[in-house]
Amino acid sequence: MSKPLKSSQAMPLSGGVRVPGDKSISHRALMFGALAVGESRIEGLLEGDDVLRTAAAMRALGAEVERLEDGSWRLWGRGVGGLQEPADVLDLGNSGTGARLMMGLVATHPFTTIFTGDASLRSRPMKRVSEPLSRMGARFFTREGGRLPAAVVGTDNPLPIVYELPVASAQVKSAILLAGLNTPGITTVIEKEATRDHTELMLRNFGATVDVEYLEDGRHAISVTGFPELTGRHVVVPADPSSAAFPAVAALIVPGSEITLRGVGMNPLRTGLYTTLQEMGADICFQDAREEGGEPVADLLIRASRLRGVEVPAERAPSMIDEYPILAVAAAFATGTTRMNGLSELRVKESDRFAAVMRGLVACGVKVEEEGDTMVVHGTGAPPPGGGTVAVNLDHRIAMSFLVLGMASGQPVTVDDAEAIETSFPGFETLMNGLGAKIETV
Ligand SMILES: O=C(O)C1=C[C@@H](OP(=O)(O)O)[C@@H](O)[C@H](O)C1
Ligand SMILES: C=C(OP(=O)(O)O)C(=O)O
Repeated sequence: MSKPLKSSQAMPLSGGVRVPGDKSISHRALMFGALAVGESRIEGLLEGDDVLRTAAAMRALGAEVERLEDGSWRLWGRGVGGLQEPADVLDLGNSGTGARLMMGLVATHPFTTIFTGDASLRSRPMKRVSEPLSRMGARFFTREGGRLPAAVVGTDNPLPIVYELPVASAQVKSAILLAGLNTPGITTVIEKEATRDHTELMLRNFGATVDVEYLEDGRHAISVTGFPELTGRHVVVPADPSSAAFPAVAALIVPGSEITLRGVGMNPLRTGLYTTLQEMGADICFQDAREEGGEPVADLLIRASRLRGVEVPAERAPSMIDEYPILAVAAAFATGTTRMNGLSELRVKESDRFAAVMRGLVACGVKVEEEGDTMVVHGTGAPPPGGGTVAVNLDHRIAMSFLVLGMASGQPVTVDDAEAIETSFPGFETLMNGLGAKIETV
């Protein structure tokens, strides 16, 4: 059953809200809690479908995982190397992060795990993880083109590797580092461009030795030492900056808006969107900057702003990779041209986001151009006509981005199936309508 939603012109947005917990950090907290000795507690876990599937998978791999009455989560881990063979297929739903990180986890456990997911996840490339994990000794049996479903036959004799990432991907980096936990010696990943470092930060917090060496040519080498004793921890999950991006851009484009987003994660490897919006002239104040659970957070005060087009450098892509769809929406309201460079990875997300954004913007009367891996959006400074119906193709960020566009465009915007929003932002419609949006079932 699909769930079409329509978004019409909003009232000026006002109020203060906290968006759900960070998806990247939530997955990792569950995985590391499952590998730690003793009890871990997680506060603020994202209870979206992607993360709930990781919780179920950790249970299937032998950890105790339960949600307590106060909304926090309790885990009782198995210790590094202590996972057990799951009795059934692990279905990771829509989640690339869940699938790829878990492939790393099981690659160095001597048993077989079978992975699958929804139609979106089954179409995504997995060779980027199976290739390095095979070098460590695991065997992979995948569908044509290295796609899921896949069986991973873990090795009982893992080899540490030194691996240079061919694509900037925190998921690939993390899969290798997690495989390295149950591997003798030192496993090293070399990155050309820094990607989100939640794995490194949280692994250290659980007791692992993770070293980062900055090489002379700008690359850096991240090493994990095998067989650490991880011990249970208390993890506090910040609000997800990638989810906060939707109400943030909505407040910028709906005239007269002023909202506060509380406790938003401000890890510098995640904040490229906010830097870009400020360059476009956005009025965003970062208030009460503090640390929560080992990650920087702040409250964001955001007021409606006149935006101007900018050039977004390719080097910034890793720090805002999931935010291009909503940035493209902001660009459609700006005066002048916005050029977003280095977007090749957008083509292998939950859907081909490059194509989906271009199609959606055209359907809403926005002038766009494709120049290789550069997306060009021409804003006129006036609200775009809107009126389009956008195909979501199981991609939550496409659904949310175009619902935000409809909040300030001439005519309402419809998305054909908003169900996917549950993967990362449960309660999106209610939260946005609470701020002043008019998002309704068609
Ligand atoms: O490590 C992570 O938690 C993530 C890494 C990114 O993917 P890639 O590693 O494929 O760039 C991002 O798009 C995804 O939403 C979450
Ligand atoms: C790309 C995303 O997630 P994943 O790769 O985990 O499916 C996302 O949330 O935008």
